[in-house]
Amino acid sequence: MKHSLEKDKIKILLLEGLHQSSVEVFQREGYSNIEYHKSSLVGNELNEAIKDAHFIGIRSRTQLTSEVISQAEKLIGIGCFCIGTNQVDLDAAANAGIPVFNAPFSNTRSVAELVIGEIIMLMRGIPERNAKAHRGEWLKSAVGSHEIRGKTLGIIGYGHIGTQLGIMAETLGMNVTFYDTEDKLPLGNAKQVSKLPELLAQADVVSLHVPETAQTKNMISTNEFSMMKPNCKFINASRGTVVDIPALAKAIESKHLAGAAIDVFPIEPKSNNDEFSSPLREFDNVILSPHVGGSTMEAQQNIGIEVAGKLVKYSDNGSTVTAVNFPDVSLSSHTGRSRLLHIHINKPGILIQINQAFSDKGINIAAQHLQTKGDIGYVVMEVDTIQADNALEQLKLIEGTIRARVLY
Ligand SMILES: NC(=O)c1ccc[n+]([C@@H]2O[C@H](COP(=O)([O-])OP(=O)(O)OC[C@H]3O[C@@H](n4cnc5c(N)ncnc54)[C@H](O)[C@@H]3O)[C@@H](O)[C@H]2O)c1
Ligand SMILES: O=C(O)[C@H](O)COP(=O)(O)O
Repeated sequence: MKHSLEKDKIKILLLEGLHQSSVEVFQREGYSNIEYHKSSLVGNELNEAIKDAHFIGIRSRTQLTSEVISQAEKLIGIGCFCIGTNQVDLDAAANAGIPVFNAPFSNTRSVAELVIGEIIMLMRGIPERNAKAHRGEWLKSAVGSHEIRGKTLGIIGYGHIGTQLGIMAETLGMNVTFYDTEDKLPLGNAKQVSKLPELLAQADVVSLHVPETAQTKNMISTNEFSMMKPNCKFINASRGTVVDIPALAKAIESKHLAGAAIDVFPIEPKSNNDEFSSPLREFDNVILSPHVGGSTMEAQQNIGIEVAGKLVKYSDNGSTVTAVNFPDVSLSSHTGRSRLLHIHINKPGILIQINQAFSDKGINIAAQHLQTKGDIGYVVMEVDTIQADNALEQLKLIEGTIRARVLY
């Protein structure tokens, strides 16, 4: 397939040490202009690297703010090689005509497995015993140690991870209660409660699996900790902003909570060379992990293939299936004709303008599809290749055009 830009001129910027599987997908599909970085970039370094990139691949650390996106004049697509997309200003990307893709399921299992392990460790008081043993202390005692069988796990956010965690916990004999803002089909014997305090009052272990949104910011704070049962264990492997960390530190210090496992933090070190600061560092009964819930070789390999595949597909044929901020268009590959992709402000009259302009220039439209989402409209058209360049020129003149490109 020939693009308006040759494939070797299409710059793919990959940050945060993406799995090699992503590079292999791009190379296999003919994309050789790949700039690969092991860590995240910030400030001028990021602006410099992104300014001539056509695609960027990141994980959860790189912040693609509206300012950064506005520097990226050539950017066609963004791939979040993870689940969360809160690190990208999705509206700014959409308004610039840039679809954002992610891997909504590929690390679900990894997170759920880690949380299961943490539930068992916390219920047995292992973090504290482990820390003491490292210091030469011997804490052999059953006090505060419990089987998880028959205990209640309270899951906040019953989505992909929450449901998988619930099923695994049930197979280990736990009772599962969940709270979600949406009505969800309970899997297994799980029970949904309608109010968060109801869950907090019942659970022996509370585990958070909500996205970062304005509504989830500090959703677990002093009040919520006080509603948890004495000796409750608390787990957060969702996003750092969801928990008020000083309030958690107080709940641990006062021994109201018997332990916690925290994988995500409001401020995380930018690289493995930077120091990790947190008031939780002083507590032996808190498991601290460096945002590795989804960091398994299996998950990273699958994510690399999945998200690189979505970016390649968008580049090669215009498909935006599962884009999180964009009209969702599923397209087969095209042969014998050229395909035009037109991204515009979603307002009345765009199709009429396009059809009129093409008619005036004698350009025959062989196929046409329009999909809209929010402020963005996306038209895909096919024309005879001999008329493709002229058609692209006409599209660029349409009032309300954000971006247009042609696939020959
Ligand atoms: N630690 C890690 O490495 C890691 C790995 C993967 C995902 N995550 C985080 O976990 C989050 C959850 O992942 P997922 O795949 O299960 O997402 P998901 O979208 O499938 O599920 C999220 C659930 O939370 C619910 N929800 C949203 N707002 C809520 C609120 N205010 N109160 C209660 N419920 C609410 C939603 O309705 C949904 O059911 C992701 O957004 C990501 O930030 C972290
Ligand atoms: O959103 C996610 O999938 C997780 O937070 C994992 O992010 P990471 O790829 O930066 O580890």
